[in-house]
Amino acid sequence: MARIGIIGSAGRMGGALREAVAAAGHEVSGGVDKGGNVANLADNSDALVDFSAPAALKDNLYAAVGAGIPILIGTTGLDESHHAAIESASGAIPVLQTGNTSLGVTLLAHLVKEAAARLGPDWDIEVLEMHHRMKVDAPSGTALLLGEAAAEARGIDLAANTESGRDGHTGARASGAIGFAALRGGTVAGDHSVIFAGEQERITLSHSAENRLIFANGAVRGATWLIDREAKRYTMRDVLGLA
Ligand SMILES: NC(=O)C1=CN([C@@H]2O[C@H](COP(=O)(O)OP(=O)(O)OC[C@H]3O[C@@H](n4cnc5c(N)ncnc54)[C@H](OP(=O)(O)O)[C@@H]3O)[C@@H](O)[C@H]2O)C=CC1
Ligand SMILES: O=C(O)C1=N[C@H](C(=O)O)C[C@H](O)C1
Repeated sequence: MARIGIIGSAGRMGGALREAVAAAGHEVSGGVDKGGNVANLADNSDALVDFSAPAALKDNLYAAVGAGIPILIGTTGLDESHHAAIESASGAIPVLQTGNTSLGVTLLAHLVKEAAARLGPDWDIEVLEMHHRMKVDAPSGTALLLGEAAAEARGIDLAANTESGRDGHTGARASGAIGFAALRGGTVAGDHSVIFAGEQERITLSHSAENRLIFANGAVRGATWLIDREAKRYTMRDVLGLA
């Protein structure tokens, strides 16, 4: 039985995570939200799971390193400075960061990588996502993860080849670009499609999340898998043996 500390515990994912931790036979050691004492939570946990906000990330990593325990980061909307902090912390503790903890999306990313590698560069890649009206970041962490899988397969840098937020007179699509489009509305837990558009044909690989428990179950699996691993940066692909 592992003691899991939840960062963002009063949030939508925090609630799902409590349910998933109990269902898996583990224990919630406690939870924090804005202004909470994360160092104290870390001292009483075997692993931390963070579904909160980017602004909390550095303190969360610091607390995990201080307590010498692993941390799974599911929070999205991270920038380069957050990724640098994750790299640095992963020299001291196991850190798993991912835009999507579900089994289905982890497999989808694997399939996207395979498709992007096999289809020539004349197949345009577009990532389409839809989420609930409360989501604050775009493109979603999952959309970026899927775009990254395609970029990796093509040997290109994602940031340098991204087209997103098209509006007005945009000009033609840049050759080799990976496009992103984000829809927001209602209570959608998370829909993602990667469209490969070729000459006179299209392939679409999709995933639909029907509720947040799929993310929470994956997070519990990932966090418990991290306990006693060597200090390193991991992904859900490592957890599922797809790396
Ligand atoms: N990787 C994945 O599989 C998934 C990732 N996510 C991501 O997880 C994050 C949370 O999503 P969701 O639960 O829907 O969001 P919510 O807004 O419902 O919950 C966020 C929680 O984090 C808390 N919080 C905000 N700032 C801090 C802080 N500085 N320190 C500690 N806690 C803080 C909030 O508390 P307060 O109200 O006090 O501000 C709130 O309880 C998002 O980034 C989302 O994109 C979501 C689903 C799956
Ligand atoms: O904010 C959400 O809700 C979700 N966020 C993650 C993302 O940004 O991809 C994962 C999931 O799609 C739900």
